[in-house]
Amino acid sequence: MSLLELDHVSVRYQNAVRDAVADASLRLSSGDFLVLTGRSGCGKTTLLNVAAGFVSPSSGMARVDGQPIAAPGADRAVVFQSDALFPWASVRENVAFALRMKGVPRRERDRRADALLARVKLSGFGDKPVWELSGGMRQRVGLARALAAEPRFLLMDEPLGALDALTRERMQTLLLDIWAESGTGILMVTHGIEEALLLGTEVIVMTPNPDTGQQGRITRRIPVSFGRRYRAGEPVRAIRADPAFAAARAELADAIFEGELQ
Ligand SMILES: Nc1ncnc2c1ncn2[C@@H]1O[C@H](COP(=O)(O)OP(=O)(O)OP(=O)(O)O)[C@@H](O)[C@H]1O
Repeated sequence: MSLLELDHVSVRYQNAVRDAVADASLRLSSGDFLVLTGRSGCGKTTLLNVAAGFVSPSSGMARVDGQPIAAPGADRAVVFQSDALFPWASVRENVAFALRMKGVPRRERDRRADALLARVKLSGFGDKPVWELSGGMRQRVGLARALAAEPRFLLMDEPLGALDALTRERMQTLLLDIWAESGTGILMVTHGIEEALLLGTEVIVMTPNPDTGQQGRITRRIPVSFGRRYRAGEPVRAIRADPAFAAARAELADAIFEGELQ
C-alpha cells in the first residue's frame, strides 16, 4: 500500500503575480482512481505535475510514503495526451524502454513487453513501427510503456483527450480493467464529465477564483462508485442508463460551472 499526498500545495510560476494553484490537498492511495476535473486553466495540469515531480510547490508539501517528491521517479509513471512515443522504435521497443533503462536482459524485456501488449489488447503488434498505428493504438502503447516500470502511481493528463468518441469509450473500459488488475493508484485529469464519473472513485473539482479567473482551488470532492460497479461485473451501458448516473452528471456539471449553465 502506497500513499501520494499533496498537502496544502500552492504553485506560483516564475514572474506570475498570482498562484496558479492555491492551497490544494489530496491523498491518492493504491487502488484509488482520483479524477481531477474543471474548466480550462484552473490548474489541473499544474497539480498533476507537482505529483509527477515536474513542478515544485511554492508552499505546501508533496510526498510519496512520507518522502518529499523532489523529482520525477519510476514510482510515478506519467501518461500524456500526446503519446510521446519514440517514432523510430518498434512498438515492443517503446514498451520495453523502462526495462532497458533498468538493465533487464533483452529476452526478458521482450517477454514482459509482449505480456503488457496483451494487456492493452495489442498482441501481435510488437514488431510494428509506431507510426503505422492509429491514435488509440498509440495511446495503448503509451499505457503499456508506463505500466512496464511497475509504477506505484499512474498520473495521466487527458490521456484520452485526442481520441474519437468510440475509441475513447473503449479506452475507458480498458483503463478500468488495467486499474483493477494492477492495483495502482491513478490520478487522471479529464475534461470529460461522464468519463470522470465512470472512471473515478473520487472526482475532485477545481475552479478558478471568480474575481481573477485564476488561482485554481479544489472546490468539490465527489465520491463515486460507478467504476467499482463495472469492476463488479455491471455493463457500462447499464451504468450509463442508471438515473443515478444522470443525477451525478448534473451535480458534477453544476460543481464545475457553478450554476453558469443553468
Ligand atoms: N509553465 C508555466 N509558466 C507560467 N504559467 C503557467 C505555466 N503552466 C501553466 N501556467 C498557468 O497556470 C494556470 C493553470 O494552468 P494549468 O495548465 O495547470 O491548467 P489546466 O486546468 O490544466 O488547464 P487546461 O484544462 O486548459 O489544460 C494557467 O493560468 C496557466 O496559464
